[in-house]
Parts: sequence; C-alpha cells; structure tokens
Amino acid sequence: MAPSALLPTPPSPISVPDPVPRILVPERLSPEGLALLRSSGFKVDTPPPPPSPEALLAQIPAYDALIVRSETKVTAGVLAAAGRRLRVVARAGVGVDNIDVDAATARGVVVVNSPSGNVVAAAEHTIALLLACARNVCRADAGMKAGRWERGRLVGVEIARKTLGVVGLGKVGMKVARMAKGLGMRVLVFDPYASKEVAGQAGVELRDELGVLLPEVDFLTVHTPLLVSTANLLGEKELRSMKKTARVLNVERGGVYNEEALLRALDEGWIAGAGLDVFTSEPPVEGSVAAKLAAHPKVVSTPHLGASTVEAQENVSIDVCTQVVEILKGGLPTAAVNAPLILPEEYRRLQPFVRLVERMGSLYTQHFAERGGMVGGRRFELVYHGELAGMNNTRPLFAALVKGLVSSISDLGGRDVNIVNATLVARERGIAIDEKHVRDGGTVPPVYASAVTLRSLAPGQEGGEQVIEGYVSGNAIFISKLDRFRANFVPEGTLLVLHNYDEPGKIGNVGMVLGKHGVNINFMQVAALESGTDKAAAAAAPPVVDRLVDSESRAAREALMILGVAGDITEELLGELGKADGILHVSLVRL
Ligand SMILES: NC(=O)C1=CN([C@@H]2O[C@H](COP(=O)(O)OP(=O)(O)OC[C@H]3O[C@@H](n4cnc5c(N)ncnc54)[C@H](O)[C@@H]3O)[C@@H](O)[C@H]2O)C=CC1
Ligand SMILES: O=C(O)C(=O)COP(=O)(O)O
Repeated sequence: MAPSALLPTPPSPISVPDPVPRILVPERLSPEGLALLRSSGFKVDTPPPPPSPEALLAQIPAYDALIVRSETKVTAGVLAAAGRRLRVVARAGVGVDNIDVDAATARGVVVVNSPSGNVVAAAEHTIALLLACARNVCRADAGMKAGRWERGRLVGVEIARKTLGVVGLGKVGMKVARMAKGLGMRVLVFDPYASKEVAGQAGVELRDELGVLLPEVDFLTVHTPLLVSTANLLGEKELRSMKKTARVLNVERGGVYNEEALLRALDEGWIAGAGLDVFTSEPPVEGSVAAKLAAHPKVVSTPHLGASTVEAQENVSIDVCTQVVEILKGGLPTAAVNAPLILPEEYRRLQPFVRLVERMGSLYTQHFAERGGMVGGRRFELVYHGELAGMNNTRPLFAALVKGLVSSISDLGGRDVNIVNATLVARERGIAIDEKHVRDGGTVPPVYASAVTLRSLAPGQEGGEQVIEGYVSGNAIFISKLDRFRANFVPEGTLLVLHNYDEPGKIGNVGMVLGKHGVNINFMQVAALESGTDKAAAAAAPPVVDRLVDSESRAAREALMILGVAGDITEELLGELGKADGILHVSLVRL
C-alpha cells in the first residue's frame, strides 16, 4: 500500500504508470511557468487553444495534472474520465467557478489557484472601465476611426467627488477601493464578511445592506466570487433602485448582474451605462443577451481581459506551475482550494506518523474486522501522545487513518483517499473519528517521545474496545500494542497474527505448518498480555475466540504470535493454523 495519505498519490500498480508525469495545458499560459514544468522533467502538452470539451474528455486520462484558465470547463464528467491518474487541477488565476471543485474533492484531486497573481491587473482593468465609461473613451475612439469628430455628443462626467459602490471587499475589491480613493472618490462597501477595522483603515464606509448602498452610488463595481449566493445578486429590483445617472462595472463574472435585467436597465434608462469584461457565455453566443450587452452603445465591453497583463500572466503562471511541480513531486501546494493548508515543516514532521497511522488503520481492518469489528459505522478515537500532541495540524493523520481503514476492504470507485477527500470518504462510510491530544503521555509508556493510540469503541458491545498503539523511532515505525498484548514490531509486509495460549510447543507447531506449505518466516515475535491485564480483564475482553476458553489458568496465559512471512498464504494454510492446538484465532494482515 502506498505510504503517503497526505496528497493525491500516483496511479495504482494495476495501471501501467507513465514514468514521467504529464501535464495538459489547453489554454494560453505564460512561458515562464511552462519552462518551470519542463525543467522539472515533466512532459507538457499545449494543444492549440481554444480548448474543446470533447478533446479534453478524450485526452485527460493520460495526464497527472491539468492547468487551465477560465475557458476550460473542468466538469464532473471530465474528472470522472480522468480516472486515478489525475492528481491536480490548477487554475492559473483566481476564480474556480469553471471547475467542479466538489467533484474534484470527492475524487481526491487537489485544486489549486493563484489567489493574488492577477489582483492588480483586475483592479486596474476595473479602473480603466470606470474611466472609459465616465468619459466615453470607446465611443470617441470608434468615432475618430470612422472619421467623425463628435465633441458635442460625448461630454462625460468626472469621477472625483463621486461615490463608488464596491460589492465584495476582498483582494480585488480592496485594491479597487484604494485606487478609487486615490482618484478622489468616496467609497461605500457592501460585504457581509468584511471586517469593520479593515474597512476603517482603508477609509471606506461599510453598508449593512446592498439595498441601502445602491441608491447612493454613482458607480458600482462587483468583486465577489461567482457563487450560488452571488448569482443574480443585481437584478431588476436592485438596478431600478439606482440613480438614472449611475454606471455599473463587472470585472468579476458574468451572471452576478442578471443580464436580462441589465439589458433592460440600459435600454429603458434605469441607469446610464456599463463597463463589462465578463459575460455568462464567453465568447457571447450570437443573438444572446450577453452578445446584445457586449454590442450595446451604452456599454464599454472587453473580452475578459481583467487578468490579461504581461505581469499578471507571468505571476499566475509561475504561481500555479510551482504548485503543480511541488504536488507531482509529493510536496505541498501553497494555495489549495479544496485541501487544508499545511506548513512544510509540519508536513515533514508528520511524515513518519502518516505512515504509522495508515498502517495502524489497515492493521485494524484486517486484524479486527472479521471479529465483529466492521469498519463502517464505527467510532474511532485517534489519540496523540507526547510531542505529537503539540502539533495543531493533524489533518494528514486523520486522512491516513481513513485511508488505512478503508483501502484494503472498500471499493472506492477508482478513487484514492487523501487529505482532499478523507472527510467525505469517512462520512460516506459512517466512520466517526475523534482526535485527542494528550500532552502528558496518557496511558502510553512515556519512553516514546511521540506515540499514537487507535481505539475503537464498538457501539452497544460490552467491553468491546479494540486497541492498537504505535510509535516512531527515528524514521522507523513500530506497533507497541495490539489488542491487550504488548508488542514491538514493524508493521510491514505480510503478517500472520495468531492469538494463542502461551504454552510450550506452539511455536514449533506453527513453524511446521508453515514449513509444510513452503512459507518462510522472516521474523517472529511473541506478544504477551500487557502487565496489569488480569484474568478479570481477560474474561471481560470481547468474544474474539472461535472456541471456548477451556480453563481459567490457560486464559491468563494468552499471547499473540506475530510472524512476518513470505510465500503463498492459502486458505488451506490458514485453516490448518486455526485448527492447531491452543490457537484461538488467526488473521492475515498485508501492509
Ligand atoms: N475578469 C478577470 O479577469 C478577473 C476576475 N476575477 C474575479 O474576481 C473575483 C474576486 O477575486 P478576489 O478579490 O481575489 O476574491 P476574494 O476571495 O479575495 O474576495 C471576494 C470577496 O467577496 C466577498 N463576498 C462573498 N460573498 C459576498 C456577497 N454575497 N456579497 C458581498 N460580498 C461577498 C467576500 O467576503 C470577499 O471579501 C474572483 O472570484 C474572480 O471571479 C479575478 C481576477 C481576474
Ligand atoms: O483569475 C480569474 O478569476 C480570471 O477571471 C482570469 O481569467 P483568465 O485566466 O484571464 O481566463
């Protein structure tokens, strides 16, 4: 099993993996990023834009990474067609509304973007449209080119001392607000999530309701993401409430202004003009409302140029390509849209524990599952002891446990489990995991600097607690307790775990059966009942045995025999071992 549960992992061994990761870039991307990808040894394919949905569906299974801008629609269908190979979808820009992020999350595909690479470009373009609208720049230019000198018809308005309404005081909205202040405008803001302090420092006035802001403004600009909650944010009612002299701007996404309402607002004079960079269909479909808006005499329109500057394209290209390289090499993204942020230092420190916890989960499923410990619908406690307890971001360990618990038994529909989809996978299977941080070492012997306990509390099962403990020493991982038995073995390879009475002759018998079946023993360990586990506790232990405990004295001398084996472990062999005298249970564990 692949050790890393932290990030999307390479394809399963059943597919024949291409040794060199391949990256598909179906849109124009600045060469700086492409050079970075190639110099890292990756194959990069750049089919000529515009991207075609059919071609994308056909091509995507052959790629480890997909880098897009706003023209490629990364739908659930594309992600399903990708199969297990695709590990990252990168958006060379901010808005991820063209990517089905939920579908990517369910498949464990990490989505990254460039949150600030084009902020200046988008803000400057907004100001460009603001001034172009105010001073009829585009109509004047078109007139000049047609040989007309139309000074009288093209008298504009000033923006200084006018009021600008900003909807969405995020990165772009804030930049626009500051630029507008610099141009002498008063700025009113509507953003239910904005902080009053930040707004105050920027010298802008927050309004609690959009409806209160709209009648006050001479210009309006929107800078929210396109979400279900922001689609059609400005419809007929809102546009009618504005001044007839007001002009509206959209360098965000088509659909935030209801396009039908906006067209009527311009045709019927509810407002004076618009500057539009984005449309619900791009390029606008012939005859559509979007096309009518783009061609409208009161509209200054541009073909989604907000991020199209040399500088912004260089920024976003380097930003996302750096992350793609990092992810394909097993590192961390700096701007994942659908995965928790983990600092490289935390990531490095957690690595051995990720391996340990994944193996503990897998050991749990294979050792306990057939003994009434079905994984689905179970509640687990993952307890971190010692130094590990001090780490705040244990998300990778949670993901590692989910992966370990389900990977050996579940059909994950061609998905892998990683930090992107672990919560979802756990929820789908009814697995509940409580993470606990015990700084004083708790019940684990304090000889380990850091240790982990996995405990399962079977619902409604008296004394039905199943326990695995493990620790890390250097970079090596060990299991220190399995069930009620103290152990010390490396959870690796093929293991036979035999629950038996600790009596003379057991080892010899087991050795003989294995020898008869041509199975080699790589290592062997006898794990005794943990000291303090008395007869009463042994008797109260879960009904794990498949035959009756024949005497109290025998019960007090139970042990686990853990064998690392090599060879073909057949059902026949397991059956023979199970029938051997004094053997209570046998489990086969492949880690
Ligand atoms: N035309 C272009 O080429 C470009 C367009 N964009 C668009 O601009 C959008 C914003 O980008 P950033 O400022 O970087 O995002 P951001 O995430 O920094 O800011 C978004 C802001 O919107 C606010 N918000 C969310 N829902 C709201 C609501 N219902 N009403 C009012 N405010 C709300 C949030 O609180 C946040 O402050 C992107 O999502 C993208 O669609 C960005 C760059 C270039
Ligand atoms: O970054 C964004 O959200 C943008 O809208 C930029 O789009 P683009 O990369 O120029 O197609």
